[in-house]
Amino acid sequence: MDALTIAMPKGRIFEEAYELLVKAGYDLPKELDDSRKLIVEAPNENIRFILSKPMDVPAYVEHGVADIGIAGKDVMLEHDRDVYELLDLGISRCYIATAGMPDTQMNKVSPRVATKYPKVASQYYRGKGEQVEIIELNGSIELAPMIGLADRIVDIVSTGKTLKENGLVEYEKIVDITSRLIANPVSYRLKQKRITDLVERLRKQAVL
Ligand SMILES: Nc1ncnc2c1ncn2[C@@H]1O[C@H](COP(=O)(O)OP(=O)(O)OP(=O)(O)O)[C@@H](O)[C@H]1O
Ligand SMILES: O=P(O)(O)OC[C@H]1O[C@H](OP(=O)(O)OP(=O)(O)O)[C@H](O)[C@@H]1O
Repeated sequence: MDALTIAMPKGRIFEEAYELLVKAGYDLPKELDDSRKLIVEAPNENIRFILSKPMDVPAYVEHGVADIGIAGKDVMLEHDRDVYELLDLGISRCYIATAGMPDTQMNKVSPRVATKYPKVASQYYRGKGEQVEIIELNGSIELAPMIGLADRIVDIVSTGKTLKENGLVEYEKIVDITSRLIANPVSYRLKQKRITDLVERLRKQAVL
């Protein structure tokens, strides 16, 4: 039987995802956690893990090099991918919001919005009928309003600590985010039994 290949996000989501799989009864190798290896086998489960950048998980799954994967809803909203979303795992909970310096208005012509999520941001402002200029950045988004690069940011908020420590305030919440189990449509058909078994086992553990 072919191994089931899972694209597993490194970084923030990893720990909660790993814990969920272990709670669901999967016997996973310890080294998944603490090695620099990018492909790790779980021989007792006939599963292979591809350890990926969180943003890249849907690409691996769409192209079929991973059968399934775990991806943040933020990533799914930002990049249209031809994958099935099978389950809300309820982990890595956070939300996307607008924020900026306190008491600042958006009433100038084409205010600037800095973000790592240009699609989510432009859809949001289009929905409100506001014309904005999107500035795409890759990190430390909170810097932008502090140094006069942008009037607002659209970014992830979790504890709110980063906003607070930098003197920014949240303006509007856009969307709640959790991690999702996603599948390649062809894999889902060919390996349906294994995948639905995994979904059922994870569903019982999902923190909703
Ligand atoms: N406070 C948070 N900040 C950012 N992402 C969070 C937060 N809480 C949960 N997440 C989830 O974790 C994912 C990002 O994980 P992580 O920060 O490890 O990746 P990254 O942004 O690619 O990291 P890097 O800083 O290495 O570029 C997001 O897609 C989101 O779904
Ligand atoms: O509300 P908080 O708990 O403070 O979390 C939110 C912060 O965490 C993320 O940044 P990250 O640490 O991933 O760094 P980045 O700016 O390089 O993306 C996000 O972009 C916010 O800056």
